[in-house]
Amino acid sequence: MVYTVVIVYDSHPALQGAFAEHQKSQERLESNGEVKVVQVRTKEDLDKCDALVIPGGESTTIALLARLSGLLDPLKEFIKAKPVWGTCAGAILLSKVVTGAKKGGQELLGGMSVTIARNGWGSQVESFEAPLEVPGLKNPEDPFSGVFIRAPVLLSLDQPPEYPPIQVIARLPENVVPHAIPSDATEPLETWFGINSNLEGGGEDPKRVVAIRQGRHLLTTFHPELTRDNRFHEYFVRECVIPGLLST
Ligand SMILES: NC(=O)CC[C@H](N)C(=O)O
Repeated sequence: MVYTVVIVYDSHPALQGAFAEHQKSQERLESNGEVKVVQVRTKEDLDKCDALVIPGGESTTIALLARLSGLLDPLKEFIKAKPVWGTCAGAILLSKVVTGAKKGGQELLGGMSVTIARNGWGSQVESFEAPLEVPGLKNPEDPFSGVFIRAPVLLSLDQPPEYPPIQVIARLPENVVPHAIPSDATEPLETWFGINSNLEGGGEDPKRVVAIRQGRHLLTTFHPELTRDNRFHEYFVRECVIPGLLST
Protein backbone atom coordinates (compact mmCIF):
# COMPACT_ATOMS: atom_id res chain seq x y z
CA MET A 1 0.00 0.00 0.00
CA VAL A 2 1.23 3.47 -0.78
CA TYR A 3 0.58 6.18 1.72
CA THR A 4 0.66 9.73 0.54
CA VAL A 5 2.14 12.40 2.70
CA VAL A 6 1.89 15.82 1.26
CA ILE A 7 3.81 19.00 1.45
CA VAL A 8 1.67 22.07 1.13
CA TYR A 9 3.06 25.35 0.04
CA ASP A 10 1.88 28.25 -1.99
CA SER A 11 1.30 28.43 -5.69
CA HIS A 12 3.90 31.13 -6.01
CA PRO A 13 7.31 30.47 -7.58
CA ALA A 14 8.98 32.35 -4.73
CA LEU A 15 8.96 29.03 -2.91
CA GLN A 16 7.38 29.99 0.36
CA GLY A 17 8.16 27.50 3.06
CA ALA A 18 10.70 24.76 3.62
CA PHE A 19 8.67 22.28 1.61
CA ALA A 20 11.56 20.96 -0.46
CA GLU A 21 13.49 20.01 2.67
CA HIS A 22 10.44 18.23 4.03
CA GLN A 23 10.07 16.39 0.77
CA LYS A 24 13.69 15.23 0.87
CA SER A 25 13.43 14.09 4.48
CA GLN A 26 10.22 12.24 3.78
CA GLU A 27 11.59 10.69 0.62
CA ARG A 28 14.56 9.32 2.49
CA LEU A 29 11.98 7.13 4.18
CA GLU A 30 10.56 6.00 0.87
CA SER A 31 12.82 2.99 0.79
CA ASN A 32 10.17 1.21 2.79
CA GLY A 33 7.64 1.86 0.02
CA GLU A 34 5.10 3.38 2.36
CA VAL A 35 5.32 7.02 1.53
CA LYS A 36 4.79 8.89 -1.68
CA VAL A 37 5.35 12.62 -1.48
CA VAL A 38 3.60 15.18 -3.63
CA GLN A 39 3.55 18.94 -3.43
CA VAL A 40 0.20 20.59 -2.99
CA ARG A 41 -0.71 23.74 -4.81
CA THR A 42 -4.36 23.10 -5.67
CA LYS A 43 -7.44 21.49 -4.19
CA GLU A 44 -7.03 18.66 -6.70
CA ASP A 45 -3.55 17.95 -5.32
CA LEU A 46 -4.91 18.01 -1.79
CA ASP A 47 -7.74 15.61 -2.61
CA LYS A 48 -5.18 12.94 -3.49
CA CYS A 49 -3.57 13.04 -0.06
CA ASP A 50 -3.88 10.92 3.02
CA ALA A 51 -1.89 13.31 5.20
CA LEU A 52 -0.33 16.70 5.05
CA VAL A 53 2.80 18.46 6.22
CA ILE A 54 2.60 22.23 6.56
CA PRO A 55 6.16 23.54 6.46
CA GLY A 56 7.93 26.39 8.17
CA GLY A 57 8.26 29.71 6.41
CA GLU A 58 6.01 32.61 7.20
CA SER A 59 2.58 31.75 8.52
CA THR A 60 0.93 34.95 7.34
CA THR A 61 2.22 34.43 3.79
CA ILE A 62 1.29 30.76 3.71
CA ALA A 63 -2.26 31.62 4.86
CA LEU A 64 -2.56 34.47 2.39
CA LEU A 65 -1.39 32.34 -0.51
CA ALA A 66 -3.66 29.50 0.55
CA ARG A 67 -6.57 31.94 0.45
CA LEU A 68 -5.55 33.33 -2.96
CA SER A 69 -5.29 29.84 -4.41
CA GLY A 70 -8.64 28.77 -2.98
CA LEU A 71 -7.04 26.32 -0.58
CA LEU A 72 -7.96 27.86 2.75
CA ASP A 73 -11.34 26.19 3.24
CA PRO A 74 -10.25 22.85 1.71
CA LEU A 75 -7.29 22.86 4.12
CA LYS A 76 -9.59 23.49 7.09
CA GLU A 77 -11.78 20.57 5.99
CA PHE A 78 -8.71 18.38 5.46
CA ILE A 79 -7.51 19.07 9.00
CA LYS A 80 -10.85 17.91 10.40
CA ALA A 81 -10.52 14.57 8.65
CA LYS A 82 -6.88 13.63 8.18
CA PRO A 83 -3.48 13.73 9.91
CA VAL A 84 -1.55 16.96 9.63
CA TRP A 85 1.92 17.92 10.88
CA GLY A 86 2.80 21.58 11.22
CA THR A 87 6.41 22.70 11.70
CA CYS A 88 7.16 26.23 12.93
CA ALA A 89 4.99 28.46 10.70
CA GLY A 90 2.92 25.32 10.06
CA ALA A 91 2.56 24.92 13.84
CA ILE A 92 1.16 28.45 14.06
CA LEU A 93 -1.35 27.67 11.33
CA LEU A 94 -2.51 24.52 13.16
CA SER A 95 -3.08 26.40 16.43
CA LYS A 96 -6.45 27.63 17.59
CA VAL A 97 -5.21 31.01 18.85
CA VAL A 98 -2.11 33.07 18.01
CA THR A 99 -0.60 36.04 19.81
CA GLY A 100 1.88 38.42 18.25
CA ALA A 101 0.11 38.16 14.91
CA LYS A 102 0.77 40.73 12.25
CA LYS A 103 -1.25 43.97 12.45
CA GLY A 104 -4.83 43.26 11.49
CA GLY A 105 -4.61 39.69 12.73
CA GLN A 106 -3.85 36.59 10.76
CA GLU A 107 -5.83 33.68 9.50
CA LEU A 108 -5.32 30.26 11.09
CA LEU A 109 -6.39 26.81 10.00
CA GLY A 110 -6.90 25.56 13.57
CA GLY A 111 -7.16 21.90 14.47
CA MET A 112 -5.13 21.85 17.68
CA SER A 113 -6.44 23.37 20.92
CA VAL A 114 -3.40 25.45 21.79
CA THR A 115 -2.42 29.11 22.01
CA ILE A 116 0.89 29.98 20.41
CA ALA A 117 3.07 33.12 20.39
CA ARG A 118 4.39 33.95 16.95
CA ASN A 119 8.15 34.72 17.00
CA GLY A 120 7.98 33.94 20.73
CA TRP A 121 11.71 33.21 21.06
CA GLY A 122 12.68 36.37 19.24
CA SER A 123 13.84 37.33 15.79
CA GLN A 124 16.02 35.61 13.20
CA VAL A 125 19.29 36.50 14.97
CA GLU A 126 18.00 34.87 18.12
CA SER A 127 17.56 31.53 16.40
CA PHE A 128 19.10 28.63 18.29
CA GLU A 129 19.64 24.90 18.30
CA ALA A 130 18.92 22.62 21.26
CA PRO A 131 19.37 18.89 21.87
CA LEU A 132 15.95 17.39 22.57
CA GLU A 133 15.17 14.18 24.37
CA VAL A 134 12.29 12.56 22.55
CA PRO A 135 11.26 9.21 24.02
CA GLY A 136 8.80 8.44 21.19
CA LEU A 137 11.46 8.45 18.44
CA LYS A 138 13.54 5.51 17.29
CA ASN A 139 16.87 5.35 19.14
CA PRO A 140 15.51 7.66 21.84
CA GLU A 141 18.85 7.71 23.63
CA ASP A 142 20.21 9.91 20.80
CA PRO A 143 19.06 13.51 21.30
CA PHE A 144 17.28 15.13 18.37
CA SER A 145 18.78 18.42 17.29
CA GLY A 146 15.97 20.99 17.39
CA VAL A 147 16.51 23.94 15.05
CA PHE A 148 14.51 26.97 16.22
CA ILE A 149 14.25 29.81 13.69
CA ARG A 150 11.96 32.69 14.66
CA ALA A 151 10.15 29.89 16.38
CA PRO A 152 6.75 30.18 17.99
CA VAL A 153 6.24 29.43 21.69
CA LEU A 154 3.33 27.46 23.07
CA LEU A 155 1.51 29.57 25.67
CA SER A 156 -1.25 27.19 26.66
CA LEU A 157 -2.24 23.63 26.00
CA ASP A 158 -6.01 23.60 26.40
CA GLN A 159 -8.07 20.51 26.66
CA PRO A 160 -11.69 21.19 25.67
CA PRO A 161 -13.77 17.99 25.62
CA GLU A 162 -14.31 18.03 21.87
CA TYR A 163 -10.56 17.66 21.19
CA PRO A 164 -8.47 14.50 21.63
CA PRO A 165 -5.96 14.51 24.51
CA ILE A 166 -2.74 16.46 24.01
CA GLN A 167 0.40 14.41 24.42
CA VAL A 168 3.70 16.21 25.03
CA ILE A 169 6.38 14.73 22.75
CA ALA A 170 9.37 16.97 23.49
CA ARG A 171 10.44 19.77 25.82
CA LEU A 172 13.37 22.18 25.82
CA PRO A 173 15.98 20.87 28.25
CA GLU A 174 16.19 22.74 31.56
CA ASN A 175 19.65 24.09 30.83
CA VAL A 176 18.68 25.68 27.50
CA VAL A 177 17.83 29.34 27.81
CA PRO A 178 16.82 30.82 24.48
CA HIS A 179 18.47 34.12 23.67
CA ALA A 180 15.48 36.35 23.73
CA ILE A 181 12.20 36.84 25.39
CA PRO A 182 9.50 38.62 23.48
CA SER A 183 9.38 42.34 24.02
CA ASP A 184 5.75 42.10 25.14
CA ALA A 185 6.40 39.41 27.77
CA THR A 186 4.84 40.47 31.03
CA GLU A 187 6.00 37.58 33.19
CA PRO A 188 9.30 37.39 35.05
CA LEU A 189 12.16 35.85 33.11
CA GLU A 190 12.29 32.69 35.19
CA THR A 191 8.61 32.05 34.60
CA TRP A 192 8.95 32.67 30.91
CA PHE A 193 11.78 30.20 30.56
CA GLY A 194 10.25 27.67 32.89
CA ILE A 195 13.22 27.84 35.23
CA ASN A 196 12.11 27.25 38.79
CA SER A 197 8.64 27.71 37.46
CA ASN A 198 6.16 27.19 40.17
CA LEU A 199 2.98 26.56 38.30
CA GLU A 200 -0.15 26.05 40.30
CA GLY A 201 -1.14 22.43 40.53
CA GLY A 202 2.35 21.34 39.51
CA GLY A 203 1.40 21.55 35.83
CA GLU A 204 4.18 21.91 33.34
CA ASP A 205 5.14 25.16 31.74
CA PRO A 206 3.79 25.04 28.16
CA LYS A 207 6.52 27.45 27.02
CA ARG A 208 9.11 24.69 27.33
CA VAL A 209 6.97 22.28 25.31
CA VAL A 210 8.24 22.16 21.73
CA ALA A 211 6.43 19.17 20.22
CA ILE A 212 2.96 17.83 20.87
CA ARG A 213 0.61 15.35 19.39
CA GLN A 214 -3.16 15.67 19.52
CA GLY A 215 -5.04 12.77 18.01
CA ARG A 216 -3.61 12.39 14.53
CA HIS A 217 -2.01 15.83 14.40
CA LEU A 218 1.59 16.64 15.21
CA LEU A 219 3.02 20.08 16.02
CA THR A 220 6.71 20.95 16.27
CA THR A 221 7.85 24.51 16.92
CA PHE A 222 11.25 23.68 15.39
CA HIS A 223 12.40 22.41 11.97
CA PRO A 224 13.14 18.66 11.81
CA GLU A 225 13.43 18.93 8.01
CA LEU A 226 16.55 21.10 8.33
CA THR A 227 18.60 18.27 9.82
CA ARG A 228 19.58 14.99 8.24
CA ASP A 229 17.79 13.15 11.01
CA ASN A 230 14.53 11.69 9.67
CA ARG A 231 13.20 10.39 12.94
CA PHE A 232 10.36 12.91 13.25
CA HIS A 233 9.27 12.13 9.69
CA GLU A 234 9.33 8.44 10.54
CA TYR A 235 7.36 9.17 13.75
CA PHE A 236 4.65 11.11 11.90
CA VAL A 237 4.11 8.31 9.40
CA ARG A 238 4.25 5.54 12.01
CA GLU A 239 2.15 7.18 14.72
CA CYS A 240 -0.23 9.57 12.96
CA VAL A 241 -0.63 8.48 9.33
CA ILE A 242 -0.55 4.70 9.16
CA PRO A 243 -2.79 3.87 12.16
CA GLY A 244 -5.53 6.10 10.71
CA LEU A 245 -5.29 4.50 7.27
CA LEU A 246 -5.46 1.03 8.73
CA SER A 247 -8.61 1.86 10.67
CA THR A 248 -10.54 3.25 7.69
N1 LIG B 1 10.83 29.37 10.79
C1 LIG B 1 9.57 29.67 10.72
O1 LIG B 1 8.74 28.94 10.19
C2 LIG B 1 9.21 31.00 11.30
C3 LIG B 1 7.74 31.23 11.47
C4 LIG B 1 7.42 32.71 11.43
N2 LIG B 1 7.89 33.38 12.60
C5 LIG B 1 5.92 32.93 11.24
O2 LIG B 1 5.35 33.74 11.81
O3 LIG B 1 5.30 32.27 10.51
